[in-house]
Amino acid sequence: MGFGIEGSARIGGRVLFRDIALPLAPGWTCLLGASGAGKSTILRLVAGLPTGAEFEGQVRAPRRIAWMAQRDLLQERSSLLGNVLLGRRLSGARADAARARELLALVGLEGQEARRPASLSGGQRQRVALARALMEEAPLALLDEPFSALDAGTRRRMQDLALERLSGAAVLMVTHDPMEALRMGNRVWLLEGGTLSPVALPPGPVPRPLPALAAEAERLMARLAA
Ligand SMILES: Nc1ncnc2c1ncn2[C@@H]1O[C@H](COP(=O)(O)OP(=O)(O)OP(=O)(O)O)[C@@H](O)[C@H]1O
Repeated sequence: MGFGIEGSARIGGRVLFRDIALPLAPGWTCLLGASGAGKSTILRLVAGLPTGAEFEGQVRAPRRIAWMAQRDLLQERSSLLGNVLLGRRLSGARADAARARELLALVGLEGQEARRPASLSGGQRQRVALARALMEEAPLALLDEPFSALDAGTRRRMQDLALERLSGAAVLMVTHDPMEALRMGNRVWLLEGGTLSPVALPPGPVPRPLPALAAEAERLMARLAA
């Protein structure tokens, strides 16, 4: 049985979503929706984290989850290396410092393991958070806007790194960017007016070439702006 979430949620007395069914099979599932639609709430429900919502339904998730929130949640008192190793340490797993260093290098922070998060830019912090999520090697990864603070070139490199390193896992990524969802998603869903609908995708493997995506991205952009 795959992972996923099914059900309905109310927040502050209003319906946030009703009778959604979001399966999370291996590969990338991307969740699009306007600001406030309920995307982060869905992610937190799958992660088993508190939300302000009353949820009726069921969640199927493994015990070990890689989690990357909208806020980077870095420990200010730890080094970058310590931050990347944190999840493994908390779960009692062996701290594989060599792999953490490799991941920090892959996100462009080679040789900077001893720095503290406070001395980093927003984009650098986001890349440390990404390295930490990739370190988990969990069967399910939940990523909330994981590339939002990155410039276009870095964003592309980090997308491709995440595609490579999370291959085999089930990934749920929340994004505001239709192009990103269409490029990376094996499945793409749109949360709109409390319902979840699948987005038709061009054929072919991910990452998809951008020219094939422009028309669908335009259509989605119009729906998100409505
Ligand atoms: N703890 C809470 N208590 C009350 N209302 C909340 C709480 N958390 C979120 N909300 C409300 O629920 C709605 C959905 O929030 P959520 O963060 O899931 O949206 P989102 O689609 O992720 O938005 P964004 O794209 O802006 O991050 C919003 O209207 C928000 O104000």
